[in-house]
Amino acid sequence: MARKFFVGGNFKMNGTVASIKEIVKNLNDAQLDPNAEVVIAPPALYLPLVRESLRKDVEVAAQNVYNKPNGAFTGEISVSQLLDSGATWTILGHSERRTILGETDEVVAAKTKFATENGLGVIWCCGESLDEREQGITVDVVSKQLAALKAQVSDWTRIVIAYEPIWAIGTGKVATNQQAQEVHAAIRAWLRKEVSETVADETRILYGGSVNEKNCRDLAKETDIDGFLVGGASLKPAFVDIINSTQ
Ligand SMILES: O=C(COP(=O)(O)O)NO
Repeated sequence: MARKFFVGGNFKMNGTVASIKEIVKNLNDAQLDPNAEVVIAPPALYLPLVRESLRKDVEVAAQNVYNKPNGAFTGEISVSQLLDSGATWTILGHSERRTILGETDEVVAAKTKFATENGLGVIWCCGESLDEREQGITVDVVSKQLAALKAQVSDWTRIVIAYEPIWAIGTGKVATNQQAQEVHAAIRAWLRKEVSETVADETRILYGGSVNEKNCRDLAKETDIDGFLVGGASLKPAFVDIINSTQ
């Protein structure tokens, strides 16, 4: 079955009111591929600003969420508050949150369960370190992350997977087509074996890690690359070229 091409823009901890308004204007003025599903993730405090001014065919996402309905969790943001702000997606398990903030596979899985069961789509991130790749254990690492997710979620229909090799994030060292396709195919095979044929066939698997307007078209040709989760390049006008990379 055809999986709808999906492009996410992860702004990370970047932007100001002025710069984000400029990004929104650039997207509003652009010709975007109508067959692409586009979601941008500004820092959460800008979600209402972005939602009210952004074209309606582009969705907005958070970069994290807490897995409790509400309450005494200082500094955290709930699913209902994100929905109230116009978000329909959230990124979860980004390697920066796993490595810097110590989010475990189990915490990421619990957040994914809570978010998808309460109305948010989830862009669930996985990927290996350079050391793990050099040890040849990339698929083992990603499979372990997937197993922790499977242990807690039963509905995969609101999950998009983003494979983001840590050694490619922010480094300019994009994975080769072969490197990316190999892992994407392994993820799809894992889903087929461990979850179901349908989930394997229907789940979008995005590539993230130094994607830009020069390398996106070639990567997008790979069978199991269904889109991108873009960091730095999502802050630039050329993000439109990445959105349109299958045209
Ligand atoms: O972390 C990333 C990728 O970042 P870059 O595109 O800047 O490598 N996406 O979530």
